[in-house]
Amino acid sequence: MAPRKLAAGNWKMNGTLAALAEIDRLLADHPAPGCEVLICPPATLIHPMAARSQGRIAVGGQDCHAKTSGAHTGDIAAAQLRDAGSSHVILGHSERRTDHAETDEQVRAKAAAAHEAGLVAVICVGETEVQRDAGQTLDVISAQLAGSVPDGATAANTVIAYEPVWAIGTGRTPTSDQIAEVHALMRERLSARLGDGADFALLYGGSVKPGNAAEIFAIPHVNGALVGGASLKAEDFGPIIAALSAA
Ligand SMILES: O=C[C@H](O)COP(=O)(O)O
Repeated sequence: MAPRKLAAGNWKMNGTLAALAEIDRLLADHPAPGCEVLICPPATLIHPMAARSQGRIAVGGQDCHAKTSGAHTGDIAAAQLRDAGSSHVILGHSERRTDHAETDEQVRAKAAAAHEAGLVAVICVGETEVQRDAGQTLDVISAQLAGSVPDGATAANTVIAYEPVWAIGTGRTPTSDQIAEVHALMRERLSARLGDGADFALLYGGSVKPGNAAEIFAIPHVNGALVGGASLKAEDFGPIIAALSAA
């Protein structure tokens, strides 16, 4: 099985009901994309987006709790995301690792909870600029993968997104060689640890735009993208979907 191709959008803390018009535009402009398309909106939009897209675009959460229920004000359980219409959940995004001090161990527990609820976990890893400048990138990625990916991960229930922290929302991207180096390492580590590691979809994320998408999708072991800002508008996300479809 070859890794599936996935164009994933992370709307972060952006969008109200009016933004669902972008879903209508995407569906109209790309009625039969040659890749999977996923959008992870704020939790308030999961159910209406799932209803609006009628299964033609997958919908996901941006975080879940490791527990199934209980006294955790403000949190969402994986089964609740699923109940609202999610098929995926982003976990361990660097903004959550920073804003909420999430550790690899917590991300691993959340991913196991997501799997238990039948969700695909999109697990994020990535080095800071200080770590890259210190030559620690491969060690950081290796440690995050080892710590954040649960033993029950398979190519069917897990996607890995490499997102250099310094490339997120900055307009800066690594060179193709830098992305290739990290993606080759991730493929090797997943294959060494998990039976179907060669089949995992590996996404790149960090300032992916219509203008650089084709070049990024040509890099070995890049099976798609996790897109932030450029996923908010159909006129930007559409060309990225088209570039991945053609890759
Ligand atoms: O999850 C998405 C990433 O943080 C990338 O965001 P960006 O495309 O706005 O740089």
